[in-house]
Amino acid sequence: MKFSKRLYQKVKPVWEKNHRHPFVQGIGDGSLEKDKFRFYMIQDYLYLIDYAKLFALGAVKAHDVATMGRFARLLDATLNMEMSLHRQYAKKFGISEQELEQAQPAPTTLAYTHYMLHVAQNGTLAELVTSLLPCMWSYHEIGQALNQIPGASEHEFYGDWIKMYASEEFGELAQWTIDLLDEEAEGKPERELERLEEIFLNTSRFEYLFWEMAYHKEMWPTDD
Ligand SMILES: Cc1ncc(CO)c(N)n1
Repeated sequence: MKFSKRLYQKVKPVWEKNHRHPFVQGIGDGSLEKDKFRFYMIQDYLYLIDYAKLFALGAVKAHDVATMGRFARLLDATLNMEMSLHRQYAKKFGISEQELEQAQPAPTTLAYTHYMLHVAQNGTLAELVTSLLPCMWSYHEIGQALNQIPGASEHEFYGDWIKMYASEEFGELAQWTIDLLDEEAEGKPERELERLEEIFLNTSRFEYLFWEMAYHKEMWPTDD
């Protein structure tokens, strides 16, 4: 069995909970309150700034030029394709790019990105890829699932979000990352594979916390 399949089975219950989250369901049926999405979009923009850095670190840790090139493409796609979606939504909300970048990260955003950056900086290439994979993979799954709902991808507000994550282009980037992990995991001792499982589980759980954070617009408990 491919290692990615083993990971998938391990986190299935967490991913199912993510897919059923009211924030995700609300994007799918168009009922999500716009102020929740506004909060999410700003936090997700901050998240993606750090997430993009993981691809830069991936290029540093890559063992060959072809892999470096793929990480460079992922970095470019995140900054210029995915984040342009966020900039478009920001425009609709009347938020400038400068305001977006200067926003304060919520505790969950900070915890999630710093966990991944810690793994990426201190761990192996396999650990780095494992930490960033639930993000891409689960969003593509969510995008595809919501795309099946009649009319959802044509929704005047949430349609663009669904189309981005359901897109073939996004799916290809996710698949390349899955394939890289399968290659990297090959021949690794069971002890190391278990460590990868733990990382995959942790970032899958962080995905749930991120939906929760956005749904409840959670910031620090005090304003000072
Ligand atoms: C929190 C989060 N997870 C995954 C993705 C997909 O890139 C994203 N944009 N944000």
